[in-house]
Amino acid sequence: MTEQIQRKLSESKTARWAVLALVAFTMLCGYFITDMMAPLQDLLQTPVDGGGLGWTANEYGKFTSAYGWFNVFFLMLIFGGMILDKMGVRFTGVMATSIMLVGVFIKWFGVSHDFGGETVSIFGTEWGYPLLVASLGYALFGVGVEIAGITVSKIIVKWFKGKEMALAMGLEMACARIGTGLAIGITPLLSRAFGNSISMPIFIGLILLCIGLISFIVFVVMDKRRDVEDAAAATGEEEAEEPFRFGDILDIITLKGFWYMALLCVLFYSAVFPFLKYAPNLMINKFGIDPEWSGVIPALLPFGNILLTPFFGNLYDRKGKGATIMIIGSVMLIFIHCMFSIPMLNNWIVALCLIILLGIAFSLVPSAMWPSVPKIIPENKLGTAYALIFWVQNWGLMGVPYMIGIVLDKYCITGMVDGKPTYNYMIPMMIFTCFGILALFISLLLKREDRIKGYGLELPNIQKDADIVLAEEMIGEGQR
Ligand SMILES: N[C@@H](Cc1c[nH]cn1)C(=O)NCC(=O)O
Repeated sequence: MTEQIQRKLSESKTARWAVLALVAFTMLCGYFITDMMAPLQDLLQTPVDGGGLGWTANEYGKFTSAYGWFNVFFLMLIFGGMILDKMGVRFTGVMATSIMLVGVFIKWFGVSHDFGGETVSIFGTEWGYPLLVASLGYALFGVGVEIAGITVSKIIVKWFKGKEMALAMGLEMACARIGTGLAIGITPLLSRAFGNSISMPIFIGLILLCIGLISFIVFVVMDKRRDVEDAAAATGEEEAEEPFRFGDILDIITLKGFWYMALLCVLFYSAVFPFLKYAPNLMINKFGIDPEWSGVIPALLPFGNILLTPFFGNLYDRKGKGATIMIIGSVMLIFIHCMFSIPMLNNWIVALCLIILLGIAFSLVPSAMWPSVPKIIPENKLGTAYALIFWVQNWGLMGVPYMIGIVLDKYCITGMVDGKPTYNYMIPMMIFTCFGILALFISLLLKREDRIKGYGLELPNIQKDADIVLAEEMIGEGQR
């Protein structure tokens, strides 16, 4: 009887949904901080005597690209994935959240401290100290939030495999999107409430993240208890999970399916997250929206995701069609960015409709992409596989905002108002359209590869017994 009750933690629906709520809240806090500077771009570009930091679009782009510096160049994400597969989700999650905290603190210090206008030259370019310190903090934060992201994916696989896995991943993403939506929607209001402050919203993010850490620690306690229970209930007949070996990286990177997934990820996300970083400024410059309210329409995108990502995740769980879903999402992306690039479509209603459509596309692709990875990669290599995919993605998250900042300053300035430049966003939006076209191409290749190898991307995740036999036969065929 006691054993029966004890085994319930791994079987219990309540326990696994509670786990999801705890870790998803930590991610919400992480995503809030990731995107909170986007609606402050206008203020960051305001001259110092006007209460801003006097950055150019290029400098804002540099700061935004810092997110990927350490992940890309120091391979921190890949080390994070290895640590995850070696040390487990509890250690890695606490470590990642603590790194986020230190990073946000440094970023807050950078923008709130008076460095007396001093600059430093790095690789031939001048950096003001606030920009440099804030960027270093953001770079460290980027390491933490990315490692936390892969950790949470692995936690969901551990607690939801064979159950409502895509729905759970969709819900986790929905929570993360609440963080993004709040960041974009309310940061300008917070800033205004504290007298156009840049540092106060960051400080509030820091406090929020402390609560996120506590939430993760509660998960740690539950997860530990589950492992103790599972160990006590083990009959010894269960198949032990193979430990991760260094050579497993080679197994992962020699899979064509893995590369299609990683490329689709970098291309698709390069057209969304970096777009969001500039979306409030696009609203001001193209659609004539007041800076204080510039985050409202872009914030609808993540809020739309909140309902739609779990909906499409649930659909994928039950009906399959993962590869097709990713193709549809890519087609939508091309249409939306193409429409944004047309200068005469400058009514705010157009912006509203396009953002709603982008919300649908940005729900379709992630809801199918992330639960598809375990169909290609075995569970003991999942942490490393997610890390490698995120590493590839981080090249885009780092490079694209940087490139857009340069393009804006070089080719898109149309005039000056209150000491700040005004921009025509046509070229940046055409660049985002190109990412959509490339994403479509890769998603078609992925579907073809799935047909050849039988990964089962088009099959439902929740399988009836007959489906399981069929899927195993297909996977067997594919591996031969
Ligand atoms: N690697 C993350 C990137 C990210 C951006 N903001 C916070 N994290 C990722 O792609 N996560 C999956 C997602 O759909 O958000």
